[in-house]
Amino acid sequence: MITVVKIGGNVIDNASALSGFLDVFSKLEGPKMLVHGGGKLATRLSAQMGVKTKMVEGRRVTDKKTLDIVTMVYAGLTNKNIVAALSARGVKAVGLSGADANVIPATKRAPNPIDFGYVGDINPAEVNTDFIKTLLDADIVPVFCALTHDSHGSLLNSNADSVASAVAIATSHISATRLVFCFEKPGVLLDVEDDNSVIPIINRSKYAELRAKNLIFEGMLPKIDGAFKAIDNGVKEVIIKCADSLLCNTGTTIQE
Ligand SMILES: Nc1ncnc2c1ncn2[C@@H]1O[C@H](COP(=O)(O)OP(=O)(O)O)[C@@H](O)[C@H]1O
Ligand SMILES: CC(=O)N[C@@H](CCC(=O)OP(=O)(O)O)C(=O)O
Repeated sequence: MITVVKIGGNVIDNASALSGFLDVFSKLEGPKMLVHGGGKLATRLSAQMGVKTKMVEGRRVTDKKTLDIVTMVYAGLTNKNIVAALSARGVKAVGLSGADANVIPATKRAPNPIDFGYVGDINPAEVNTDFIKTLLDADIVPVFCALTHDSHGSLLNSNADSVASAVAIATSHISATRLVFCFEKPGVLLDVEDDNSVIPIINRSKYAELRAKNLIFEGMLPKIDGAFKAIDNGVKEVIIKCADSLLCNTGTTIQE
């Protein structure tokens, strides 16, 4: 079973939480991949550089300046620090953007109804699964940042949850795959302020009910959208859980 793990910006931004997560991730058995975000740091650096951040339903509106900033933050600082930390833990990790080996091509979003700028949507059928298989067969752990490319020379910014979902769908065609979204909370919560309110299972009708009541919003939206897409397209298991309990049987399971 291949495991695709996604780790988000709130954990990456907390040195001890990230270190604890990487300790556990390095112990995870079997072929595995890591997809990381880093949105929080990108927002902070943008502010320091005088560039305004605009998020719509958990996705960053990405103009040219913002694209340059996220490229530096995601493909540079964040990706390389994670790869170095995994190497220190004895994991043979290789850091990749979607442009490397043409591993994740994407299509720039149409400017209507919202112009997201340099934001790319991924077709999982276009993911370079052969290349990923070559790495996994060599016991190498690919570490993906959330940058894709348009095949015409421009990088694109994709939501890291969408990257994780697309990669998991792609590898599910070569081997059974499970997808684990790790973040700072213990799962999808009925009350976002109450860590004891984890919803154990979410199916489509439950999701519709929770959205209608505004109990799921912002960054949780691309996560759950990516989770359903994965489940609908061949991924065996999708779980949303806390980064510090990667190996435990906890969190929210997404079901058809
Ligand atoms: N029902 C919910 N349960 C848990 N978190 C939720 C929920 N609805 C919205 N959220 C928000 O989604 C955030 C996670 O999304 P995001 O910040 O994008 O995470 P990451 O960067 O880890 O992908 C949480 O910090 C929380 O503020
Ligand atoms: C298009 C888009 O929204 N891209 C995301 C990519 C990073 C990300 O998803 O980071 P987290 O997982 O930490 O939220 C962004 O720039 O915020």
